[in-house]
Amino acid sequence: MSSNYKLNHTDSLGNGDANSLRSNPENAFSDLTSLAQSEKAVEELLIQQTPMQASDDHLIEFSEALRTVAKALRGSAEGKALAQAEAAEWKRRYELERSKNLDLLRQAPLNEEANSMEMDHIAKSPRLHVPENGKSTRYSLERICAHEVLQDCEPNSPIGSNNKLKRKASFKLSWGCKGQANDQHKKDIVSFESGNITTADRSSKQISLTWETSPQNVLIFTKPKSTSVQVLSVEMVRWLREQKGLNVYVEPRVKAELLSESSSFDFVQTWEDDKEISLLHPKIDLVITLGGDGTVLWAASMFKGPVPPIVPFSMGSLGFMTPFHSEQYRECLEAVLKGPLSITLRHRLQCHIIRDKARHDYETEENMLVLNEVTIDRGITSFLTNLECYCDNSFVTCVQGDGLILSTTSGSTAYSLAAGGSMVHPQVPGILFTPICPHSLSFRPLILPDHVTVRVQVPFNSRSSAWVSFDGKGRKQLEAGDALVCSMAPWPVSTACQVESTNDFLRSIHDGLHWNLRKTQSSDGPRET
Ligand SMILES: NC(=O)c1ccc[n+]([C@@H]2O[C@H](COP(=O)([O-])OP(=O)(O)OC[C@H]3O[C@@H](n4cnc5c(N)ncnc54)[C@H](O)[C@@H]3O)[C@@H](O)[C@H]2O)c1
Ligand SMILES: Nc1ncnc2c1ncn2[C@@H]1O[C@H](COP(=O)(O)OP(=O)(O)OP(=O)(O)O)[C@@H](O)[C@H]1O
Repeated sequence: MSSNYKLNHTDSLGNGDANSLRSNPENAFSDLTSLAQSEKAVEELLIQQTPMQASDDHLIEFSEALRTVAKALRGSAEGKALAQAEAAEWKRRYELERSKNLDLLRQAPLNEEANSMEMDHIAKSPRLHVPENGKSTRYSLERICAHEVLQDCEPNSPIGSNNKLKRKASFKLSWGCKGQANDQHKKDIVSFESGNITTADRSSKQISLTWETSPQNVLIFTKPKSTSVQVLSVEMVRWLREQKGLNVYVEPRVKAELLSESSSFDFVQTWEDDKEISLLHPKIDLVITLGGDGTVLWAASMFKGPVPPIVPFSMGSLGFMTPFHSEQYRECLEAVLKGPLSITLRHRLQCHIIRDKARHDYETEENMLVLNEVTIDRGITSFLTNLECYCDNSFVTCVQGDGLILSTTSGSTAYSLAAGGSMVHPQVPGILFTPICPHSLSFRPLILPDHVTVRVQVPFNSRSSAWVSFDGKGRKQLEAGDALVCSMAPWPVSTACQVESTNDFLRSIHDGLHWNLRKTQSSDGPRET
């Protein structure tokens, strides 16, 4: 049984449904039909004109080019049809709500007494549902905004045409997360009194974790091939067992290292089969990492769902996510095990590849979760990447350059920073959209809100394929027509803070990057008079 803990502030995280991107619109459009016909005509033409001689390379090339064009045209018509269907659906809903609202207003009695009673009633019931402008229907169809009509005039003033001007529309805002039909990830983010919007909650609040029962099972990840890490892990495992009476889990490699040190380490638990890793989360109360940021990334990658709190000890050269000093591990761990502890809730991105050749939804690849970033680049080819990017089905841009980084805010100090992206506090929810060496003068990096779904597609006319990597690992090729879909994952990684998240973040950019280090100008010189 793992221990329980309580967070005094929780964040709201969305969950995207990438598959729904492929869903067809209900309405069939005539241009799709005509395209299908013209595609068929091209096919027929090709059959007639297919060279009988295999040596006729030019004709073969030409016929392949025509097929590619036909495929691309079909893709764009499908996209258009999807957008039109979505627009039509919003228009339909808007008209429906508008006519309902007009009906209610027409029924309003003209005399003052009746009017005030009616208005009192109306104020309590939602009237006009404002559609989620620009939002995809893939999201929860719950409205985010419902207007109510309020009587907001002087109590004794006569009801007349002037009063219409004094009416104030009130509204209600509620928060619906992507693809969430239930209330699990719901949270009120704003309060509203008489039409005034006030933010009620901010996800970048400092979060602290309090143990409700003491942690008992600790999992340690260590950077491989490091003598200093190996020496510390031997010492720490012994201390956790003998002084704290904890159950210790390590990776199979580390168990072998410990046993080679002494057979007394046979109490240490591990796993043999990679499949057992998926069962770790229910058992583990706390994760300790000994290494650099790469070890924290490695530890997070072991958890494909929820992640236990991580206590990262710095044994690398940089350490943006590793605030604890290994020399003081006993004091640090005493404090962490006792609690409460400040944590940085680090968002992760979930990434999903959709293959053009996949004909069925079940032919999808495993979701990948990244703590730093997902990179789509040109790999070893010397060709320019050509990536079409969409945000919630709105076209963003076409990346022509070395590639694109979709980064979390935790990853903002890693590859994205090297590519010119901003550094962002890790608890700011958002997705960084950072190009790598774009071949244009005006391509500035973007920061997108956390609720969006980004789709990056290799167009059919691309000269080369692209390559995706997840936190710098697990490269996969994207062929023409393939797409990467990326959105905020519902499972963040909580890392323990040395002080608190803002202090730790600022310390890491000062110490790690020497951010804005400059000699202070001396006061000895001319002054403003
Ligand atoms: N040009 C670049 O800056 C560049 C190129 C490739 C990869 N990377 C980064 O390396 C990461 C993989 O790290 P690794 O340790 O497994 O590989 P690695 O051993 O090659 O180390 C890469 C470096 O990036 C640092 N780093 C990792 N995450 C960081 C973060 N969130 N903030 C600041 N620095 C961070 C590490 O401390 C390390 O010094 C990737 O996720 C990517 O962000 C950076
Ligand atoms: N338990 C592990 N098993 C396998 N590989 C690991 C493990 N922990 C870390 N790594 C890999 O080892 C590499 C180096 O790790 P890490 O970044 O932690 O150390 P470092 O390079 O010394 O740190 P820094 O870059 O700050 O100097 C990374 O690529 C990481 O993915």
